[in-house]
Amino acid sequence: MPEKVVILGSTGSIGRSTLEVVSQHPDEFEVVALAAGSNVEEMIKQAKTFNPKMISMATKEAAEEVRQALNGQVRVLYGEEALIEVATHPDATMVVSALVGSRGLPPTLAAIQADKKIGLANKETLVTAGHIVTQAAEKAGVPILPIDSEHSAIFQCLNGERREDVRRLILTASGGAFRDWSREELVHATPEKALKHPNWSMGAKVTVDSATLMNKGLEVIEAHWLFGFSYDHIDVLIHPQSIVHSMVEFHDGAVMAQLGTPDMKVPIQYALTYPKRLPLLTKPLDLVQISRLDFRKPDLKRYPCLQMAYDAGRVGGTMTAVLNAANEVAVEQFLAGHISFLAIEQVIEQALSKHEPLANPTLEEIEEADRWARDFANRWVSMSA
Ligand SMILES: NC(=O)C1=CN([C@@H]2O[C@H](COP(=O)(O)OP(=O)(O)OC[C@H]3O[C@@H](n4cnc5c(N)ncnc54)[C@H](OP(=O)(O)O)[C@@H]3O)[C@@H](O)[C@H]2O)C=CC1
Ligand SMILES: CC(=O)[C@@H](O)[C@H](O)COP(=O)(O)O
Ligand SMILES: [Mn+2]
Repeated sequence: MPEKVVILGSTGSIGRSTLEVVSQHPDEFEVVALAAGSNVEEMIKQAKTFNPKMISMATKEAAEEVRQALNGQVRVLYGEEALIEVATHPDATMVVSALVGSRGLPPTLAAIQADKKIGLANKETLVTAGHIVTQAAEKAGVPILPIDSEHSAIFQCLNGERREDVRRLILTASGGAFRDWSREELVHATPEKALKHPNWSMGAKVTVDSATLMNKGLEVIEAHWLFGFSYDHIDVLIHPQSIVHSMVEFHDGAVMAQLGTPDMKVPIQYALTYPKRLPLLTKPLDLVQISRLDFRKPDLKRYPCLQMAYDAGRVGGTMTAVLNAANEVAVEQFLAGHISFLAIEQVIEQALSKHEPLANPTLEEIEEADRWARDFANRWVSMSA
């Protein structure tokens, strides 16, 4: 039986890579439904190639364009409710959660509650509402299979191991576009330069997060929820080559690592076919050509976003939703040219310092904290302009 897949965010970087994996194994997968924002042209192309039964776009106009191009033969919906409908399509067995931002939370949660397996790229879902999402998955008995490369690596390293034998998780970080820039040089960091990731080709938001190291901060929180280790047992190392995707250290001193060329098709396929491993057309790892692998500790003073993520994670409750939402606004404003690169960390720091966190929040309380943080961050930006 083929895996019947829904892709939330099919026109994005992860979405397109997922469809490449699907194309390599047409007998293994069937595309049931696709969801995206405003990229009408790409969605029409995908729909003609993969024949989904349902499509969702962000707006009525985008949906109408797609519907017309497909001669009205596919059900094309729009808006937030449509995302839920797509994510819970009765024919689907697996949902790839690859929207960007906390807008991924409601459809991912709905998919879990509708008993779908989840391939999770959208880390903001777990950062925003980790306890609710993991409890829902436990209750429904559905797995959350990590797509994020570091978490896929850790998931593979933990395979067959006993939790109590683990000393710590070690997430690797490339250091992003500004890895070798001083704080003084960062004053002149532009969106154009921030978008040049040294090793990965990804969407704009995660690429900027990589440059601030907020991506690693979000991933520390993601690892906490996925694998259940406390923040004292999750470390980060800068590894400029992005070949070791992450590691697990055990109490006997053994360290397991997962290595590979930086290609998201590998963790995507692993999540889609787990526990099977199918062949995949990707560049083989040539360690002789790479010849060296470097590691160093991140300087938390140079990368305050990573420190803020650890601190917010330790506080817990609504604090991580605020961290995430303030970061989303700050990155958007930076990309729009409204604030400087270094103002990103200031916006987040201010939002965190003003927020009064609630412990063990409900979904509504989390949504309220998310709204409050967006509002706060947008006001901060307009006042600083
Ligand atoms: N790219 C990567 O290699 C990795 C990404 N991730 C995570 O995966 C997630 C996706 O990242 P990435 O693929 O890079 O992001 P992209 O920006 O490339 O893609 C985002 C997707 O979300 C869709 N989208 C945006 N706004 C809306 C909206 N309002 N309604 C519906 N859909 C919307 C976009 O649609 P459209 O383009 O049509 O507007 C697009 O399909 C993020 O959480 C990221 O952190 C994790 C590890 C690696
Ligand atoms: C490919 C992937 O998983 C990204 O999240 C990646 O980790 C970004 O790279 P860095 O955050 O290490 O720069
Ligand atoms: Mn990652």
